Amino acid sequence: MRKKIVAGNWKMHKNAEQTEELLSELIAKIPAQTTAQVIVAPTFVNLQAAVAKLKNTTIGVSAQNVHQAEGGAFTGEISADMLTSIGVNTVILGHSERRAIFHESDALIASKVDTALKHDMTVIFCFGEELKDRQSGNHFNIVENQLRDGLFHISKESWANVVLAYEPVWAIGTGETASPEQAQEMHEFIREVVRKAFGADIADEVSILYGGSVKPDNAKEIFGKPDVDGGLIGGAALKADDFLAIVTAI
Ligand SMILES: O=C[C@H](O)COP(=O)(O)O
Repeated sequence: MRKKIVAGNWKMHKNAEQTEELLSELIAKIPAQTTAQVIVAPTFVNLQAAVAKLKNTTIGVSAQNVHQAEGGAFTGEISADMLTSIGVNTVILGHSERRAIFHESDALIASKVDTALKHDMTVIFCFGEELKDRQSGNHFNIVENQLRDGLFHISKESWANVVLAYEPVWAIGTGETASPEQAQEMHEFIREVVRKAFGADIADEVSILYGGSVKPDNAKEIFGKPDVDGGLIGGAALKADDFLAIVTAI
């Protein structure tokens, strides 16, 4: 049975005090049992506090990035060993903001995937087409290539530590979401691409999250589609009530 997952990517939001406040509210209000595995990804400097605060809760913690090298002269970067040493065992890789703003190529993302998996981290692998790709009808090709070039070099065994997050770039932070039908169409395609490359067992087991302007009022419809296993939430993850409404929409 593949997992249902709702992850909140806090991006570059929330200082230490605000992180503490949002986590306290989430802990206080999260239902005792949720269908979805719930994950939050605060910024690097607040990860250690988040791990401590969320100890003995059902909420997991993810990093938003990792460097591909084991260590060395890489000013400003964070290694996988540093993350796991403070209890962070999940990392978001390939986010469209990393690809577009920080020029992360598929090859670079592939090497970050390798490093994270080598450290037994779970990778939330993000990918998705831009508006121009969808308008030109090239979105399926783009998505397949991002998967092949960034991820498909991994072993079959590694898939146990991979979560896919389809995020059409045109829907991120824009208020414009893919329709539930568009999300389902793409998720079904993604599962088929995985099936062809790695077999039905892996394709049926891998969780495929949707990301891009998921809100409390559209989550249920999107999550209701058979190949959508949850969401990667940006803006709506910054308010406890909104995030938890999305968590309980599964
Ligand atoms: O990582 C999350 C996505 O970029 C979605 O962000 P958004 O929910 O603000 O559109």
